[in-house]
Amino acid sequence: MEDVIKVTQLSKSYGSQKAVSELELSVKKGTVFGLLGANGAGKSTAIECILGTKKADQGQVLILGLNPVRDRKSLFQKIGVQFQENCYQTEILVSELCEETACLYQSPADWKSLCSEFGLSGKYKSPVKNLSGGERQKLFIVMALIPNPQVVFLDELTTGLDAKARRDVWKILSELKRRGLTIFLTSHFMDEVEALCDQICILKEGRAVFYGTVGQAKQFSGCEDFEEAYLALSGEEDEIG
Ligand SMILES: Nc1ncnc2c1ncn2[C@@H]1O[C@H](COP(=O)(O)OP(=O)(O)OP(=O)(O)O)[C@@H](O)[C@H]1O
Repeated sequence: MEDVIKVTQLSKSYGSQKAVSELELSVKKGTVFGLLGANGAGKSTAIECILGTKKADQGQVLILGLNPVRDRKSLFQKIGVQFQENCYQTEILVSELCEETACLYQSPADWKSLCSEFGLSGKYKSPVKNLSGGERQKLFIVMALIPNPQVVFLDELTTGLDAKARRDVWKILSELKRRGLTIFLTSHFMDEVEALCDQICILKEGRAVFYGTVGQAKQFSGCEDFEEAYLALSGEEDEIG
């Protein structure tokens, strides 16, 4: 199976603070990869360096065989990105934002079907700023899928969504994965990670402390429950205790 994402020896510091250290990972086509870790562990920095929106100090990244910095233009057409915050004009309507986004891509997905899948069809004429936190989060996932991407990056996938909306998002992503979409996500919800991820990497202070499957994480930690395994491996348990 081909590597859709390949990261080698990726490092990034902010002054003397090492945010990501010598990160190595690879993601196969049609799989879901979860980058996990406590607040401040380095997940967003890693994603931004992988996407080339932040300059890494060292390391190599290939997405679909392309270099995200050098091949930015061609890669832009093939990937989708959901950030924790998006920039948009203050008064823009949901329909306008979706249309403007779709215009940027050569073969965009039908944004109206995406909105309807995500339960947003009644909101086309609402200003984005009037959406609830959860609705806005769903809209950002829709925007990441509008490019009709081969690979999608979802940072804090379902933060702010209610229980039903989270399940709905999982179902949609599982279906997209079945159709061959490769998904790279970060999440603080271990039930979500267990339901979706084929491979995970747990970061602690910028370093990978575990890399493998959810099953292997349980085995390695000696915990039957994945959240317990995650807490033990990520070191979050130490901080609480
Ligand atoms: N622009 C910046 N300048 C200085 N330090 C930064 C900057 N961005 C992040 N950091 C620091 O780098 C470390 C990693 O931050 P990062 O945002 O990558 O973590 P994260 O795992 O995504 O956290 P969260 O789960 O809270 O979103 C943290 O210690 C953070 O304070």
